[in-house]
Amino acid sequence: MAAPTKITGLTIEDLRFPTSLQKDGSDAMHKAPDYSCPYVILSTDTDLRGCGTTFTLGKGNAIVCMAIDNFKSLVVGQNLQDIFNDFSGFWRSLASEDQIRWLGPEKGVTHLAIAAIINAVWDLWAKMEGKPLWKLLADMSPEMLVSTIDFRHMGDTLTKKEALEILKKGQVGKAEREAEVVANGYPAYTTSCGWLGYSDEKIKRLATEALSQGMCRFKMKVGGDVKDDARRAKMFREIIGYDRPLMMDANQKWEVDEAIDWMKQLAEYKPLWIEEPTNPDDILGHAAIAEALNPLGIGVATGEHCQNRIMFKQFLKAKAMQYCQIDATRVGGVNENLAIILLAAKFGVPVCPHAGGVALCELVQHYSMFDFICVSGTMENRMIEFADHLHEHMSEPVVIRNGSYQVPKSPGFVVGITDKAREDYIYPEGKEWQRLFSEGLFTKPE
Ligand SMILES: C[C@H](O)[C@@H](O)CC(=O)C(=O)O
Ligand SMILES: [Mg+2]
Repeated sequence: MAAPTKITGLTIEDLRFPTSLQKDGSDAMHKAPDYSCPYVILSTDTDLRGCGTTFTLGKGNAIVCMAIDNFKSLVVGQNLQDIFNDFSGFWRSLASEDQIRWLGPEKGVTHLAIAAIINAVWDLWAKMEGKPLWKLLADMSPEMLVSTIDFRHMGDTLTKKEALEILKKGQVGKAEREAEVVANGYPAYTTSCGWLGYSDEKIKRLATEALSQGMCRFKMKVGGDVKDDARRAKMFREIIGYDRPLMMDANQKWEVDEAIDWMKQLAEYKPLWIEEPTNPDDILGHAAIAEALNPLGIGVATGEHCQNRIMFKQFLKAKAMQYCQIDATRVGGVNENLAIILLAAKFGVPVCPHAGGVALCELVQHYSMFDFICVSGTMENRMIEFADHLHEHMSEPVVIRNGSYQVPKSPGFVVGITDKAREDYIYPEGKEWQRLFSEGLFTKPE
């Protein structure tokens, strides 16, 4: 097939999955989430298409779909080679569009929208090169990689020159590390046994099953009731023992002092980290929690609601984050996540991507593999979240073997949601939604 030269169209589908029915994905703040994503398809002057998603919950999806539509005129008609030659410029043309930026800047709905579009462009690029994204990135020169990053407002902490130095250092031993990750995969941890809305029986069954399949790192949700958290943590420890890592996630539930007090009460269960203990914008609050809990061996993890590279910069500088949880679609897609991976490397903080959501596992694996091959050069203290939901709807679902993500081999980034899932779960007209409405399980929108 001839290589495409330009983007000729952008379509958006509002896909939602009824995960709230089984309380999949439930936590202290999101008690009944319906995992959802706008699904963006970029068409080109050939048959090649680029797909992109962003992660939202239920009703919020419609708003992000509208925001994506607002960017259409900046994307359709663009020459692909021009984008690749100046990707940071293209990224900035979306992130800094002078009317839309007033809604952010670089945060929230507009940034989620940009992520879907930008990731679809990377999907196209990777497909054009016939490589999965991790490999496309790993094969790029340091100069090319930094050319995709918008360094605006980062100069006090990470300059282009420093980023280049980190990446040049990462070239040493690259081939060996690539061979290693291809052979052995990248460590995963599972969240999907520990959702807050699950019964004890379900937690025990899922954790036991996960263990028997070789999974050896676990995360549980906390923040409902401290005694109940202690009881569930004990249950987890009885199943997984004390040698395997157990992480805890409060999803922003607490005040700063409350977080410290609550986690002191859970410290005997040896959590490796407490994730999102308080409001995700409270950098100094996270720093205070980290200062109080680090002596107990508990780190602070955050990032899935961290709005942009500037916030990550401050979290890292303030020692407010011991684990950097990049999210594939919260910030402005690949370009901004590259900046964050480099920032984390500068501060020596491990990147452990967030993936509890739809299609996030499929996306974030590429970042960790690239990070290992070209940036941090190590898997020590690092792991990728795995949530075992909705993979049956992905055309190239992640492969987990012996508790590790296996490298994706298909060209592209967002490998795609199946046509059947798109027909069934497009909201509200999809076949599954019609069935759920007719059975009275969900209310049909007006
Ligand atoms: C609402 C989501 O399921 C959220 O709980 C995911 C999350 O915090 C995680 O995976 O971490
Ligand atoms: Mg979380």
